[in-house]
Amino acid sequence: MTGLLLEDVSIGGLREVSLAVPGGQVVCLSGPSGSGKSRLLRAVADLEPHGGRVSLNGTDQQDVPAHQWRRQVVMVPADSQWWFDEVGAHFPDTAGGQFPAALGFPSEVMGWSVSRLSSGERQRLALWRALVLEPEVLLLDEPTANLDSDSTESMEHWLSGEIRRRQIATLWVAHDPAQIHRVANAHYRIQGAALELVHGSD
Ligand SMILES: Nc1ncnc2c1ncn2[C@@H]1O[C@H](COP(=O)(O)OP(=O)(O)OP(=O)(O)O)[C@@H](O)[C@H]1O
Repeated sequence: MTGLLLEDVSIGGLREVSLAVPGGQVVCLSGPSGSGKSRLLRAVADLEPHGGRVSLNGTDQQDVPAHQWRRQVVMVPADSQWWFDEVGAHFPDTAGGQFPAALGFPSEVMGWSVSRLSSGERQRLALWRALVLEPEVLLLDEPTANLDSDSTESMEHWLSGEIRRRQIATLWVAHDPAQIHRVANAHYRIQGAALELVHGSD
């Protein structure tokens, strides 16, 4: 199939997790704190060893060098990492000119110092930084956790549109049932060691 496929993936307490994420669709993942949502995303990004098979458009993760896999399968962790002093140093030169208004920044943001960014500003910029890499797969770990309700809905709207337009297969960790209802094509909840399908296709 095209898109992201997990077959019998095991990591930490999670056992034999299988799910499919077609291009352009959002599969939400929820579950109690500590149940293994972030670790599962890290396994899909080839950041942690795991059992089972992960493939993208039929190509097995194990057959692709990790750095190459992570150019296509991009994870946005809950606490994004920033390496340089200036925001713009984390983006290709062309990114500033295409900066989406929906993110709510003035055009000078590329010249801002990273240290002045609020947690919500970091989160919004981390999402844009991931999108400019033109990924096939996005792994989003609570991408609106630091945003107020108005910003959350406008980010959701923008992000969902980008995911559809760019046909990105997206695994989105979320807690809020209302958000899951708004963005998800399918929703799985972690129950103990397994995933339970809450709604969407099997
Ligand atoms: N590298 C690791 N080795 C062993 N255990 C780990 C490792 N990383 C995380 N854990 C443990 O695995 C469990 C799942 O962690 P994970 O971060 O995936 O939870 P989560 O479902 O994302 O939780 P939250 O909703 O609180 O972010 C936790 O008990 C955590 O302490």
